Amino acid sequence: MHGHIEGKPILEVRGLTVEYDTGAHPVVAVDDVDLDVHAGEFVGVVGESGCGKSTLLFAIAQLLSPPAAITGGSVRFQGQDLVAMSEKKLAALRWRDFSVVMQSAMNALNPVKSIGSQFRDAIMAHDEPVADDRPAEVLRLVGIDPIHLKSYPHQLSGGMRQRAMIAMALLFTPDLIIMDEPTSALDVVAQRSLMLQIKDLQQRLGFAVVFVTHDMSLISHFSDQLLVMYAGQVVELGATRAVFDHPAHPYSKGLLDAFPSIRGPKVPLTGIPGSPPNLAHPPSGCRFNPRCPEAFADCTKVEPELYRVGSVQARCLLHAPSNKPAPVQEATS
Ligand SMILES: Nc1ncnc2c1ncn2[C@@H]1O[C@H](COP(=O)(O)OP(=O)(O)OP(=O)(O)O)[C@@H](O)[C@H]1O
Repeated sequence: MHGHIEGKPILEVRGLTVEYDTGAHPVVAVDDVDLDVHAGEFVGVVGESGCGKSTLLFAIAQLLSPPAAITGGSVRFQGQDLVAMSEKKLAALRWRDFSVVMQSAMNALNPVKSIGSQFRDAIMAHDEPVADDRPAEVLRLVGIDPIHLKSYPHQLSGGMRQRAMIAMALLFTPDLIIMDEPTSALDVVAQRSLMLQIKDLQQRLGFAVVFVTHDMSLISHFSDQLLVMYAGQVVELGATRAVFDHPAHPYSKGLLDAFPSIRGPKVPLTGIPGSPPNLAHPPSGCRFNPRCPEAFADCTKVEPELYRVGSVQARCLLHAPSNKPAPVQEATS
């Protein structure tokens, strides 16, 4: 479906681990995450509240602040490890090569500066030459009249502020945009329209996106690859279509059952009983075992790895090679 998922990834996350130092027990909010993102690819990151989605994005963008810290792994972006990079070098890459759009533009935009002057600040912070009309051009790209370069954030609606943040993220036409629920503060209609616009821009300009959302139906239409997180770990990773058609992990099944299908027949929503574990004391064995409808004895003892299941990977003992049913013996009569 997407011919561009080829060649070397532009982003290679390996063994990425983030801890919140809480004094007593460190909270491992991101645990040994691996992820490849190719040029032009749209990756959705889903999972219940508190599973570590935002922490993962902040860790990729090197925007964590204490008590959170990366305690292991690497984030190679266009061949360079961002984890080992100096803040000065990172500042040169941010906005120009990758940019970040967070949940609320109101928190990211400066309330006492006009949109235009914030765009100019971002441009001046880099050596890269930018055409004088670029701020107007990126505003037009996101459907805002350039007259609003003179506006202050409070003079724009919530949807326009999010669009203005996306425009700012596009100033240098980066190769990657990291987005943490950029539509979540908006009403449903504005969410859909902003999402369509993000997808359209991504296809026209060719940047890759790592996108966190709670909205499974939104992501089903827009992402190429889906990363399902549970309790800080990747529990399923694969092509979005494959995960939606045949979820391999019982948690992914539960997440999908908890959301109404847009196109499919109406079925009762079952959801996932129970709540996610405390990350300071995750359950032994599989972290999902206390809530899993398919758990068996080993699940409380054995920590599952990510196993290949067809075209996807799933962290579930049901798919461990040792648990695969033995081939049916030929009956000897
Ligand atoms: N300052 C902190 N100190 C200790 N633990 C923290 C801190 N901030 C976050 N955490 C823990 O890290 C885990 C991951 O949080 P994170 O915000 O990344 O999850 P999330 O999946 O993005 O949640 P949401 O969908 O609600 O935004 C949570 O379980 C949370 O308890």
